[in-house]
Amino acid sequence: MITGTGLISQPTSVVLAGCGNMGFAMLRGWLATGTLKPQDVHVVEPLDALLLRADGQGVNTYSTAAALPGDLMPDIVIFAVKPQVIGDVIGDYLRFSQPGRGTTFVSVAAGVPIARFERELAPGAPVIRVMPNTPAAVGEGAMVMCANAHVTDRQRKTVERLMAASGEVTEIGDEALMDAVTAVSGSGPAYVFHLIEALTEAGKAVGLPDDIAGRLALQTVHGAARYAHQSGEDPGTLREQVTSPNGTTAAALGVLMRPDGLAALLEEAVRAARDRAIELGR
Ligand SMILES: NC(=O)c1ccc[n+]([C@@H]2O[C@H](COP(=O)([O-])OP(=O)(O)OC[C@H]3O[C@@H](n4cnc5c(N)ncnc54)[C@H](OP(=O)(O)O)[C@@H]3O)[C@@H](O)[C@H]2O)c1
Ligand code: PRO
Repeated sequence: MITGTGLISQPTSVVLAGCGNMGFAMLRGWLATGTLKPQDVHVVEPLDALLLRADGQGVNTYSTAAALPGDLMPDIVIFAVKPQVIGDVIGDYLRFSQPGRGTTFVSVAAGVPIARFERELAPGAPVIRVMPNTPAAVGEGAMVMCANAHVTDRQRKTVERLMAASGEVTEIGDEALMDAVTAVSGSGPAYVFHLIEALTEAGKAVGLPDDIAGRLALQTVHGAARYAHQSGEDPGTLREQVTSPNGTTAAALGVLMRPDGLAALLEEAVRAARDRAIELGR
């Protein structure tokens, strides 16, 4: 696992195909840390509003791949489009996969296997599948990457450093785990945002004003996550430290930790996400 700003020493040129929620989150992370220079980033995005948003970051923008400069030799092409359209998009970047180009292909699409890219790009194309998450926008992402056999050490390091600029990177060799990763850390921020929403609503239900309930819920999740990260203690120990015998927390955990409580619900949710990733890859 590597973390940090992961500054790339050589100028690295990147084509980002798709600049929606995930593409833009990564872009913000790379530019904010100075990992990439705006002039080295080429964003392809068909939606005008999103293209304008990317343009506001000072990067080069194009509404179609056909508009990319003919002499462009990107080090990395990143696919950040929906899995459902990936089949229509890969072919637009085929020219960068011709032998000798040295371009690494990165996909963040949930469920889509490396083999799909290997089938549609030129033989021997280096492909890295990455599962990022949106906290990448503030340098707090959790990224997992898995490379095919054609990726050189240098290419792997460059992509690893690019991803590390947006958070913590773990590399795995077993691609079959990527769907489980997607279900835990790719989708995971949504579970935590929902926890903040639910805790806010619960606070309101017991009489707190809306703004105070929202602030307390957000800061509690932020503070607890940061404390868990920095203290080095396991979450179970930290939970016990909050739980006075026969006190208020014990009363709440009696509800949350019953057999059909939060753990069972989360397992069901993660299984549903993992299964959907598998479906998307078919
Ligand atoms: N959002 C997350 O938290 C997250 C986390 C991890 C991984 N991912 C993965 O990241 C990918 C993008 O997800 P997202 O949430 O960012 O989706 P999104 O917000 O819909 O962004 C994708 C963008 O790509 C555009 N697009 C469509 N065809 C294109 C083309 N030919 N060239 C360039 N851009 C094109 C889409 O435009 P249209 O809307 O007009 O099609 C859209 O604006 C997905 O594969 C997803 O599985 C997302
Ligand atoms: N967002 C994408 C989805 O919901 C992939 C992980 C997070 O499919």
